[in-house]
Amino acid sequence: MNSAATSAPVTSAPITSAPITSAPTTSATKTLSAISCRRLSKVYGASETAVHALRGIDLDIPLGGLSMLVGPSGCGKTTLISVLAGILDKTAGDCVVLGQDMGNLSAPQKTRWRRDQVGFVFQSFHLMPTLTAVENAAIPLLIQGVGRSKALAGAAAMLNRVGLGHRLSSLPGELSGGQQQRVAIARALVHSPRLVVCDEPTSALDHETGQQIMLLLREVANEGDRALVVVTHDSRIFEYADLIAQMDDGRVTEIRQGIAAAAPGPL
Ligand SMILES: Nc1ncnc2c1ncn2[C@@H]1O[C@H](COP(=O)(O)OP(=O)(O)OP(=O)(O)O)[C@@H](O)[C@H]1O
Repeated sequence: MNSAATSAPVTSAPITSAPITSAPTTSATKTLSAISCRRLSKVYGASETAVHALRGIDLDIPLGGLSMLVGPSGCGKTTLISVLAGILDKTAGDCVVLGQDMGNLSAPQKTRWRRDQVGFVFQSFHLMPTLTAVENAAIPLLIQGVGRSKALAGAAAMLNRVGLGHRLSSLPGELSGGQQQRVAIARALVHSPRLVVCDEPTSALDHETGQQIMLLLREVANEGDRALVVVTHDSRIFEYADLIAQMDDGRVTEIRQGIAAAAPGPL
């Protein structure tokens, strides 16, 4: 763990579900909670086969930063981001994400909320192999109903932003792992989501490429007005976090403020 990180006890203050507006980013914006969980639990299955994956999570994640969920295999990291991103339903407790009480959404509402509010980055990129880079990056806009030429233009601008403006027409199989992850990041950002969840974004990459991807995610986090939540085992990338939530056996056991929290402005 980062030696310069500071620890704080896990708090359990009551949460509110006031909507978060998209006001311009200021230092005050950074103090708003993007995510508040209280006594959040998730049980897979029932009776003797039940698996208690989350056992009363208390966690606040601020808007305008990069937060990491870390801990041993099976401690519940992927389950937690899946609940936060509206992929899985909680079993009990409270979970407010971007002002939305996740327990109050029907399945179709949750699908729409996820489509509009969340971007996803996965360990293994999850790109469509027969679509070009720009077509892959345009998918969230197309799903939202944006016209094809406008969606492709938005995707091209985002690929340019992540340093891949010269590979718009490449298929995923023609790109390196780091380039594929940049396409995935462009796809995660193209529809301007307020929450970006990244599940082991550097695990399939060599060290140098992983650092470059984290620099890119750090830049995105520095833009403010959205929350990035990164699940990782990789202690070499802890230095990019503003906040590190240590998990063990379905609980958040410690919150640390990371080094990046002290860094002023973009890297
Ligand atoms: N669909 C499922 N059905 C039953 N149990 C599950 C399911 N998904 C996860 N689990 C269990 O829930 C617990 C938490 O799993 P989870 O994948 O969230 O952990 P993790 O910390 O992300 O692990 P890893 O770092 O290995 O990916 C584990 O005991 C796992 O076996």
